[in-house]
Amino acid sequence: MIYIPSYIKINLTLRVFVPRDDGYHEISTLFHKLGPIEWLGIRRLNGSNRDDIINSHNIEISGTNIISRAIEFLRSKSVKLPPIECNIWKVLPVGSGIGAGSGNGAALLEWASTIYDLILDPAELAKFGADIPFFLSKTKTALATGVGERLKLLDPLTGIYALLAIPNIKISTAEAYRELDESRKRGEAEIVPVSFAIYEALNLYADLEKKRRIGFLPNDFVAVLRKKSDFYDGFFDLCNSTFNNSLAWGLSGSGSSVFCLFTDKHEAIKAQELVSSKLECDCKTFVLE
Ligand SMILES: C[C@](O)(CO)[C@H](O)COP(=O)(O)OP(=O)(O)OC[C@H]1O[C@@H](n2ccc(N)nc2=O)[C@H](O)[C@@H]1O
Ligand SMILES: Nc1ncnc2c1ncn2[C@@H]1O[C@H](COP(=O)(O)OP(=O)(O)OP(=O)(O)O)[C@@H](O)[C@H]1O
Repeated sequence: MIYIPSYIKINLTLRVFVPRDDGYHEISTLFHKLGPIEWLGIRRLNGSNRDDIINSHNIEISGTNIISRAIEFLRSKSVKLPPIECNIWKVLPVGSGIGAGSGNGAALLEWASTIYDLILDPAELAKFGADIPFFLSKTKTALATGVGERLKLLDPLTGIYALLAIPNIKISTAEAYRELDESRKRGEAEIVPVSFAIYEALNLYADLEKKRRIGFLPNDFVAVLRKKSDFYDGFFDLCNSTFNNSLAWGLSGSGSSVFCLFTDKHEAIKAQELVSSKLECDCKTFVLE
């Protein structure tokens, strides 16, 4: 069995625009890759008539595993993939705004495109998952528009350690987008212009590159999540008042994950300890680069 690394993403900034005719929203976001955390074990099986074996352990995945969808996608593109056994030990909770599932799918696609010398079309990949083109890109940091598939690759932000906290709070991506639209209809939240969102993201990227302290990073879903749980105010207050050596903090995707960025790994580990002891919430925490 060979093991392939699987990454996650955080949204350092995230602005959401009006819904399109197909119901999807265009976004502007500063993506940043972290990890790997999970690893895909892959083995090619002998015999062409065998079924694929996809085993996901530790955390239950409802519906079709994205790894199976990635395999089907490749076969639909006439890639001659033999039957495959794929094992994964899931560590990251499903649907936490960090694209862990997409990362698993992207890991399989990256392995196949390397072994079978494939050139995968980003537009096709985007239909498969909006953040898949970013996961397959060679960079760690990118500005994305469209639904996240149009990328401007940026020099990777290096020397930054992220404390990632994943509280046990469930909100589906669809529900978060719906609630954001409803709050906007009630006049509770504004939509920033696209040009502002891009300017804002690139300015914040420049600050992070220079390791300037920023504080709270913009994400349009914050107001939606704050209504769901006190955890968010608790976490952001801790970042603001206690983690004096942190650079910036915010919410990833449509939640539930939050992060705080540090230049010193040990500061991040100390902060991890404080989050676990001070916030009354069932929460998984990681320090990742
Ligand atoms: C919030 C982000 O994580 C930011 O990176 C992404 O926009 C989420 O994108 P995603 O994981 O590809 O979202 P999906 O799980 O495919 O979408 C679930 C549902 O969320 C809504 N959705 C999703 C993405 C998007 N740009 N606009 C939407 O309105 C749609 O109702 C969709 O049916
Ligand atoms: N291998 C997998 N790992 C995690 N989720 C998977 C996997 N395969 C399929 N899924 C499904 O994908 C969905 C969640 O995917 P993912 O964890 O990438 O969401 P997310 O972190 O909220 O991502 P985003 O920030 O893009 O919304 C769930 O509906 C889950 O059942």
